[in-house]
Formats: sequence, C-alpha cells, structure tokens
Amino acid sequence: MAGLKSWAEKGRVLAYDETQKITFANVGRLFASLEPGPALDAMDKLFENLLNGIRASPYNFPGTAYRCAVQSRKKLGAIFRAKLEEKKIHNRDSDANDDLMDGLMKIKDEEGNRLSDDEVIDNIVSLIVAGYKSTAMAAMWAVYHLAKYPNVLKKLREENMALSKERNGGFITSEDVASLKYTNKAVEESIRVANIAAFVFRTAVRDVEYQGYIFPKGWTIVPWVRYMHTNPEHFDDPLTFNPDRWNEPAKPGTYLVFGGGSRICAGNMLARIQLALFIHHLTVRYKWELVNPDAPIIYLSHPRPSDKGEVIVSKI
Ligand code: HEM
Repeated sequence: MAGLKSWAEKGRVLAYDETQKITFANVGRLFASLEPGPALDAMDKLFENLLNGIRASPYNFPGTAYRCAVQSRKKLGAIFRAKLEEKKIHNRDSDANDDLMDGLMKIKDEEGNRLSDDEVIDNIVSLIVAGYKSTAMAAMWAVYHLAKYPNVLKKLREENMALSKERNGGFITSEDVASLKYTNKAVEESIRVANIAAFVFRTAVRDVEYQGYIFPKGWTIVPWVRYMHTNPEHFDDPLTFNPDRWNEPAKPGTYLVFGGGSRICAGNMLARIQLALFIHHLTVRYKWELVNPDAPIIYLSHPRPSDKGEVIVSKI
C-alpha cells in the first residue's frame, strides 16, 4: 500500500521499475523480514546483477556479467547469513515463525534432519530469483492493460470497491481474495498476456512420437509456451486482454504459464495472491493513464513496453 501511495505522490512513474520495487519489498518482508530502505535497495541491485549473469556466458574475469553475478551472489549470501545468525539468537527461546527463513530453519524431513545454513540461504536466494521479477512483470502488464481496457477496469473497481467498503478501506484476507471472482480472472489474464516464461526445458526420458516426429530418449525439448498462449486455436482473439475468457478453464495442454507436471512453478499460488492484492489496492484508490499508449514492445529478455510503461497516476 505504501508503494502505491508513492506512485500518486510522484505523479508520473515507470510501471516497470515501480512494480519491481513493490514486489521486492513484499518478498523481502515475506521471506526474511527485511524492511524497505537503503539496505533493501542495495540487495535489489545485487539481485539484478545475479539475474543478468544467469543468462550470460560463464567467463569469470573482470568486467563480465557472469563475474558480477558471482560476486553479487557472494554478497547476498553474506547478508542472508548475518540475518540467519541474528535469527538463531533471537529465536532461541521463542517459537517465532514469522517468515520463510524461520520456516526453512525449522523444517525437518521424516528422519528429523534439518536443512544446513547454506541450504536455507540457497533456498531463499533461489526463491527470490524465481519469484521476484516474474511477479513484478505480471503486475506491470496488469497496470498497462487496465489502462488500455477501461471496461475491464470499471468492473474491477466495482468488485474491489464493494469489498473495500466492507473492510473499511483496510487490509483484506486470503478468504477475501478468493471471493474476488472477476479480479482473479484479471490476474490470470495478466499472467497469460505477460508471457513471462517464453519456454520451459524438458528431457525426453524415452523415445517420444509427436505428430509424426520422433524425439529420441535423452534429447532436450523446449516447448515454446509463449506461442501456446498467443495461438488463436487455443485462445479466441488471443492478443485481447479479456478476463472473461476465464469463465471457462483453458483447454487441456494449452496453458503452461507456470510450466507443468512435477516441476510446475512452486510459487504459482503466491504469485496469484500477490497480483490480486496489487490489483485490489490499485483499483480501489488510484486512477492512471499511459503516457505512450503506442510505445513499441521489446521482447528480450522479457516482453515490456519500450518506455517501461510510463504512467500518470493520481488518487481517485
Ligand atoms: C507470475 C509469476 C511467475 C511466473 C510466470 C512463473 C513461471 C515459472 C515457470 C514457467 C517455471 C518453470 C516450470 C516448469 O519447468 O514446468 C517456474 C518454476 C519455478 N518457480 Fe515460478 N513463476 C512465477 C512466480 C514464482 C514465485 C512467486 C516463486 C516463489 C516465491 C516461484 C518459484 C519457482 C520455483 C522454485 C520454480 C522451480 C520449480 C521446480 O523446478 O521444481 N515462481 N516458474
């Protein structure tokens, strides 16, 4: 809520940058009770370096994105280790279970073994890498499309204002989120059109025949899921932002925004809840318009408007 308030105070913001700040503040708090401020901003920069290095060629010498990522990962490890040591002292005599790090420190397998400190830190870093920019980008596309589809925004406002009135404009619960039927459809549609993961990787564990082609055992297969979600055979008028298409579930095998099978995105429900909360607070209190509605879209590394979704924002 504080993040959105700052949008209206600034009056003109880049949705791409601002949704990242909001999402990072959320995951920082949820995962390790990190509060917004200069320290969190510094960590945000380290995560950005880390993400840039994930796709870079692995040349570990000065000046490369890979080396910068390796160094940033070490610094992040040290920050989370300090947090973990602090928690060990603080939580010794209490049953605190306030954030994901507390949960990971306590979790035991069937034989009573706990995760090592390194494993706790690895999990936190990996989950932030997987869940931070992805959720932020879906939120940015929600801002963008709701500015372009006033009829959708109107319906969202009606639904969310009714709930907000019941809750006196305050926080809403997970049960409330489940009751926001149209909002949840808008969340799904934002994720579909965002097409954050263009593809997923799979290995053929046996010879597979598909439409007359044989994929031999051991081959790497790259299903191009972005194509699935923009294929008119799967979704009517696929480039239109239409939450009502989710009155019916997608046809089997046509919707893989979170991947599928045993490796399906572990954070898909968290992402959906975060997006519903974001849309709730945005639509209830603010109005906004795109500065450059016709800005071209850049597709690499992930789709975004070339002007980073610049918007003029004010309180309703
Ligand atoms: C809109 C937001 C998100 C999108 C579009 C997204 C998309 C994906 C995709 C496509 C995969 C690959 C799945 C596969 O290979 O079948 C994946 C994996 C994963 N995601 Fe997400 N994700 C999002 C948010 C999150 C969040 C919030 C978290 C955690 C906090 C998260 C954690 C993970 C993890 C741990 C994996 C690896 C799962 C495994 O290999 O077992 N993701 N995600």
